Amino acid sequence: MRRSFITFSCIAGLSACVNANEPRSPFDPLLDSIEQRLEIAQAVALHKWDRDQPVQDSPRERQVLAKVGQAASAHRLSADRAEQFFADQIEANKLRQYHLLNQWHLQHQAPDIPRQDLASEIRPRLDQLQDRLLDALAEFDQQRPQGCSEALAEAIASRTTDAPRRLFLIRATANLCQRP
Ligand SMILES: C=C(O[C@@H]1C=C(C(=O)O)C=C[C@H]1O)C(=O)O
Repeated sequence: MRRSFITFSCIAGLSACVNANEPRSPFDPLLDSIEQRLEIAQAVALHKWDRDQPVQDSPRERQVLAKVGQAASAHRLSADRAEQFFADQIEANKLRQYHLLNQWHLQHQAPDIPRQDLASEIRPRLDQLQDRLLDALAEFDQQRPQGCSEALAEAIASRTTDAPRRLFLIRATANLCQRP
């Protein structure tokens, strides 16, 4: 089929452009959800840039992990598995925030785009993604591919050539192929 006839569906920002005619890897549903959470790091970083706040908020991290641990069994996951996975999502989110802040410092400015409030708008959106991520993780654990680490590396490499975006995905999936 000629390339011009291939159907692409693209979402702005970090999210993948998906070629509808190509088979998707078993990692893609989970990687899609991971990238939706990573997408929100930009709004978080803008809020912190405007207020000169640190990226790290340890009490909030403990709150996120406690909620995940409580929700785990409803998603057929152990609390340890769910919490480890979310600890990795938090580290990946901070990595993207640090990366964005570094770029804005280099440019002496942050993008002039509408801001959202961290407590009343952004964190509720992060919380809403929790169930989707835990479902996607449970689904993945039911059909973990052979040669998980190698297959994961290939899935990330074929998803994007953007080096920072690869790094965020690598950090977010650092323990994915460990036995649950
Ligand atoms: C996303 C935030 O930044 C960091 C990342 C967190 C997360 O990924 O859940 C939680 C707290 C912060 O350390 C935030 O402050 O809400």
